[in-house]
Amino acid sequence: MVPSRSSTSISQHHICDRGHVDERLISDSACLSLGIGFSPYGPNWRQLRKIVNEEIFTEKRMEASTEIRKQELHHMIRSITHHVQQGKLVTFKMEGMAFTANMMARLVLNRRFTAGINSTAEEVDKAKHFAYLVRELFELEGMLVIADYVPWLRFLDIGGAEKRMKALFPLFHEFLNQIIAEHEVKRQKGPIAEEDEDMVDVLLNAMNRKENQDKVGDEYLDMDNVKAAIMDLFVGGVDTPNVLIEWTMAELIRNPPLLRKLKEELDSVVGKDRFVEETDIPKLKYLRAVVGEAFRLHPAAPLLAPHASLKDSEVEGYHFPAGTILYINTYAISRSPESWERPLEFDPERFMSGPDVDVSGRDFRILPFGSGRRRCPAINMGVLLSRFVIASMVHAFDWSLPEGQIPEELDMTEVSGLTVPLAKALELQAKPRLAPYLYI
Ligand code: HEM
Repeated sequence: MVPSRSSTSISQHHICDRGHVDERLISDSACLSLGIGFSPYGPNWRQLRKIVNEEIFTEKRMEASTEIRKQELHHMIRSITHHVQQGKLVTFKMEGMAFTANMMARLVLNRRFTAGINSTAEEVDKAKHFAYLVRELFELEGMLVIADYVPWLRFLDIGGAEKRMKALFPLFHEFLNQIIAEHEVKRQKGPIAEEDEDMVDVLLNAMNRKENQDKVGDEYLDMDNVKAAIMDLFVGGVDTPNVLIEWTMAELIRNPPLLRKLKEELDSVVGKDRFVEETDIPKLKYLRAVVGEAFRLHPAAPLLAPHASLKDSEVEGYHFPAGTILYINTYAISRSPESWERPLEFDPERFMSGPDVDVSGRDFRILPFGSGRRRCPAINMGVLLSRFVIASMVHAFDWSLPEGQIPEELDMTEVSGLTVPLAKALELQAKPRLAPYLYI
C-alpha cells in the first residue's frame, strides 16, 4: 500500500478493519478472537473498545498511575546500577522488558512480573511462571508460520508453532482464572476506590453492570471476553514500547553528538541532583524530537496488525474484494522520499521547529500506532513511556559501547516478526552520572 493518500482513503471510507485473525492464534482457543486486538469488527469489539477508550486510557487514570511508572523506572535504574557494580554489561532489551512488563502487570493485574529481593519463594515461582507464559507467547507471535500464507500446509505444522500454542493456551487460561479469582475475593470484601482499581477491576465492573447483564448474544460481554481483553492489554503494552526504546538508544549511541545534545538539555532542565520526572517532559523539546524521530524511522510494528476489507471497495483505482487481507506498510510510509527529506537519516532536528511530531494517526506520513478506529488505544501512554524511559536513561547514566566497538559500526540489523527489534541485542557499558546518593 502506497503512502499517504491511500491510507487516507482507507481510513476515511472505513473499508478496513480487523477481519482476519492469525489462524494459529485462535485455532485452539477462542481467547484472542474474543478480545480487542485480534477480534473482527462487531458488537464485542465495539463494547470492549468503548470501555478501553472511556474507562481505561483516560487522563484521570494516567495521572493516578504516575507513581507506578516512577517506582518501576527507579527499579530499572537500580538494576542497571547493580550490573555496573558487578562490572557487567547492560543488555538494554532485558532491562527495558523488565520495566515495561512489571509496569503493565501492575496496571493490568495488580502484580509484578519479576520478583523483588524481598519476595517469598512462592512469589518467585509465580513470577517465573508468568514470565515463561509471556515470553512463549511473544516468541510464537513473532514466528513466521508457513501455513499463514499457504493454509493447506497447516497439517504439517512446520516449525511446530501450532503444537506450542496448543500447549500454551491451557496454561494461560489457568493463569487468567487465578487472576480473576484473586480479584473476585478482593471485590467481595467491599467496594474498591476508583484510584485503586486495576484494569481487571474495570473490565469486571463493565461485565457486571446491569446494562451488560441485560444484553444477549454477541452484545453480551462474558468472562471469556474479559480474559481475552486482559491478555490484549498486557501483551499490547509490553513489547512495543520496549522495541522503540531499544532502537532509540541504538540511534543515540551511533550518533554521539545527538546523545550529547540530549544530555545537555536534560542537565539544564533537570539538573544533577534528582532523577527525571514525567512533569519535566513538556520542557524537553529535543527529547520529544528524538523520540518522534525514532517513531518515524523504527515503527515497532511495521505492518501494524493485519487488517481486512469489510466490503468490496475501490481505492485509487485498486479493487479490494470483501475479505482481502491488508497489511499497511507503515515502515515504507515513514521512510518514503516522497514524504521525507533524507528519509533514512536519523535526524531529530527535522522536528525541532514547529509543533511536536503527530503520531496519533492524523499525519499519514508517520503511523507507528496505526490510524482510524483500530489504531492503538494507548497512544498517550506509549508516547509518554518512551519519552520517560529515554530521558531517564540518558540523564542517569553515561552510556558507551563495550571496549573495541565503534559507534559507526553498531549492528543495526533488524529481525522480522509482529514487532521488529534489533537482531543483536544492544549491550552497553553504563556509568552513573548524577549525585551518588540517588543510586542507593
Ligand atoms: C510505543 C508503544 C506502542 C506502540 C508503538 C503501539 C503500536 C500499536 C499498533 C501499531 C497497533 C495496531 C494498529 C492497527 O492495526 O491499525 C496497536 C494496537 C493495540 N495496542 Fe498498541 N502500541 C503501543 C503501546 C500500547 C500499550 C501501552 C497498550 C496497552 C496498555 C497497547 C494496547 C493495544 C491494543 C489493545 C491494541 C488493539 C486495538 C484494536 O484492535 O482495537 N498498546 N498498537
